[in-house]
Amino acid sequence: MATGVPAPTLLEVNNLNIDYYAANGAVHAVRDVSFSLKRGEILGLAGESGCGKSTLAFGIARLLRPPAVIAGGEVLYYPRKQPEDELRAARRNRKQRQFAEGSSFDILQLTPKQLQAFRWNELAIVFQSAMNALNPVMTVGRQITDVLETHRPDMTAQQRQERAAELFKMVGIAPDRLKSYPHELSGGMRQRAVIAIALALNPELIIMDEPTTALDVVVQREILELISKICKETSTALIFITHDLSLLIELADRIAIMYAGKMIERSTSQAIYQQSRHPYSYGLLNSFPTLHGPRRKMVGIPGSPPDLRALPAGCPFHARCPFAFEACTTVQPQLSVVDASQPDQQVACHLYDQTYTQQLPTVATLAAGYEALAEGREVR
Ligand SMILES: Nc1ncnc2c1ncn2[C@@H]1O[C@H](COP(=O)(O)OP(=O)(O)OP(=O)(O)O)[C@@H](O)[C@H]1O
Repeated sequence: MATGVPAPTLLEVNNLNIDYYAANGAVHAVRDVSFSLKRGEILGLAGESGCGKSTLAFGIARLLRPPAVIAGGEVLYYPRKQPEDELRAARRNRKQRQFAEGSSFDILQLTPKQLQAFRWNELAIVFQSAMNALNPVMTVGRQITDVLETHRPDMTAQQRQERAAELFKMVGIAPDRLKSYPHELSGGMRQRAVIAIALALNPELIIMDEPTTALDVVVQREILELISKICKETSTALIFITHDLSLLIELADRIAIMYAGKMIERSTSQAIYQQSRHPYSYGLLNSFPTLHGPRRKMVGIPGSPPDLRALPAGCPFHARCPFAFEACTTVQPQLSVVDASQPDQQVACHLYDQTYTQQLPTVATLAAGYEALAEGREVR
């Protein structure tokens, strides 16, 4: 148990490594990932398909199944202080939140029983295509009250009904729709209902893995605005996973970008928007049109991510990077602050290492490099 970390920290992932043991070799899906999350903070996790975002989320939630193996690291969780009445109820009901010691514990070390109490109470997850996860033969109201009945047996039936109605109002659905079956709701409403279920026990942390990809863009945006509003109002922290970096810029407080199992840049959304530093982040941002940003020439990232069973030496992005030089093929760059005026922005790229470079690249440099690449010209 670690102590002494300031109270605002909710989660601290340290040097997490996750492999899949496949017949033709171990897939290193998450490699030495570290980050922290504050209470009420929205962290966006972005990266192309297959870069390890879902594996990281599943690892944090202890939902990995074989052949996945946690090869190292820890996931420290700092529980909130509980009010005395909740503590008394928790003692009576062993499934209810019982993590009130005020010091951290490693989620990876929880027993199955402790995990049962941890999930839903502290951490709720909304998966890809979650709206199809609703039980088709049960009303949505019943699905909410069932969760409450299992985890809050102290509540009366009347209190459960009231809480379900309150949750539906929170996600913008009229409470009389609690009587509806999932097929009677639109896709957007089903997604809202799933979010209501995730919020039912007032968790401190919600992980959403591409929750809106099945919806059209207008509904997607409405749901994202709703999620962000609820998280801010209820001080719920959120880890939001998507491959669409431009979506995250509008939603998240901070963004972490993953490539080939590693975090290669992390920063505030604003800094990523104004000046994404890693050539991969820049390429990712420019692979999607934005609704509100400046007009940019869209240039895709060439090539595809490396095989996670046989990773190249040096920077994993070097084979696709318009700016790669010799050190990038041999020395693995580490996340570090590259501009003292922006201590929150950390980048793993040799372009910002003064051992190799005298002049830091700017957004214009990155844009010119990608354009030259697209036009088949020499980059440097
Ligand atoms: N059961 C498995 N066995 C072997 N390899 C796996 C397994 N599940 C995932 N992987 C591999 O682990 C890597 C990371 O996958 P993961 O699903 O975490 O990526 P992702 O960034 O979430 O992608 P997506 O956006 O497509 O969900 C990929 O290379 C994937 O092929």
